[in-house]
Amino acid sequence: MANFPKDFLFGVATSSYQIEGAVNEDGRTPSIWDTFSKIKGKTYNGDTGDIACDHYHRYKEDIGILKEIGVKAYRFSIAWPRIYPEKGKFNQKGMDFYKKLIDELLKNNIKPVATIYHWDLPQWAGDLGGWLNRDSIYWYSEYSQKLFKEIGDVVPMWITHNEPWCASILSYGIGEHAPGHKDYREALIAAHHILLSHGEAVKIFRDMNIKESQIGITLNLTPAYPATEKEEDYLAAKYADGFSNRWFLDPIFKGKYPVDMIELYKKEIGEFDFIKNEDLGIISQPIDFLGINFYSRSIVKYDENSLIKGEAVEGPGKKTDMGWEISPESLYDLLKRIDKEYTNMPIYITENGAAFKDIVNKDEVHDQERIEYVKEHLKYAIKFIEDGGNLKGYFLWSLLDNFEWAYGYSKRFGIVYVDFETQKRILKDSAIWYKEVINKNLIDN
Ligand SMILES: OC[C@@H]1[C@@H](O)[C@H](O)[C@@H](O)c2nc(CNc3ccccc3)cn21
Repeated sequence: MANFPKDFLFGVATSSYQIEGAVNEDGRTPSIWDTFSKIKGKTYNGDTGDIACDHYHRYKEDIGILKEIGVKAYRFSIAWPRIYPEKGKFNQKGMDFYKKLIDELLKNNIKPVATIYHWDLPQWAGDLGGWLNRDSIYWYSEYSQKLFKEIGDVVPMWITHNEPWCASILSYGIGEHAPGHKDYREALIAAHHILLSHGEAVKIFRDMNIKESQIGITLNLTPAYPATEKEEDYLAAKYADGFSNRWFLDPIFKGKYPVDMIELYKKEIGEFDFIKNEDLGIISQPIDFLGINFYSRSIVKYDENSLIKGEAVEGPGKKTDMGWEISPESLYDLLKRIDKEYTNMPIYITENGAAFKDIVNKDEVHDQERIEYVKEHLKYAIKFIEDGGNLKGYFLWSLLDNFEWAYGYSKRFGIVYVDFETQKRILKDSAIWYKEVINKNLIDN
């Protein structure tokens, strides 16, 4: 048996484009994901977020499920295209949806945790170059300042960005996510502007002196391990760590980009002329907490021909339906590393969870694999806390089965099953198990 601290914050997480639907309602205009998902071949089966979980209309029912499970907090994201459907034009109806959502959460004694940006950039911004345009910093500042003014007094935890790595590298470099570009210089320019917009939003938040509220950022961090004891594989692991982790951790916590990665990238992308003198000082504005999204680790072997001198090799552990190795001990390694090398400010695991092939049988879903995945990761979370680690909460990804980006509806991460034909919700065994963990504040072995 392993106990959590009495004030440990148990939650679940979702994001706007993945659950809301209602893409043309109350003044919302398209995001880059509305556009991208309609391009043939970009998403599994041509799936889009047009309807998703119809959460825009069913939010009261879904908050009722949160209450039933007993979560203490709910991490959701705000759809920028509902708030500013056109450049510079605020949409009160879009804001009113989130005010109603937050009111319903507070009525049920659930702490709202708002992610300002979870990848659904308004298409009007995309048309102006998106995150490649340094003006994106000003568009984002206007957006975040309006949110702080409208709901700053009822949202105790703000997350500026969800996974800058995905919003830049995966989206402008690898091309798997919207807008689907494959240009590594673009990816680093986008990453820089996203980080800069984070710093500017933190400055605005501080200047507004919003009481009883904290601000942070969520990074997806993937510990990298060498495939063998060969020196070249250790080098490959170092570069993989720079690619996934240090490129974002260092500017935020050390006020500089990692030199080894700058040297490595310079050959490919040329000069870093998009970085202005004052930028790193803005990016490294002090924050109140770090959000970490952890799912798995990477194992790498040296590869002379790859940009980052390495390629991933399959790990020995069991895999989830995403093909990601289940490696809960790597979460512990990661947390210890962050604590030792970066910060001992409060950390929240803002996403952790797994996709498995769920089968409905007489309105039940026996997802024991998901229970085991979450249980093992929570055990290592407790181990870190028992070491003195400043881990303050855990948000399970996700509340509902939802639109899994390029995988569409083919991958189910929810602890609540969604029948997308009928929109019926069915609590999986994992939801019942999580309810018990929260209620008892401990993990049974
Ligand atoms: O893939 C599951 C979730 C996804 O639904 C969330 O919107 C997103 O925040 C999220 N991030 C990761 C981890 N990072 C990642 C790495 C490669 C591709 C996609 C996501 C997993 N997830």
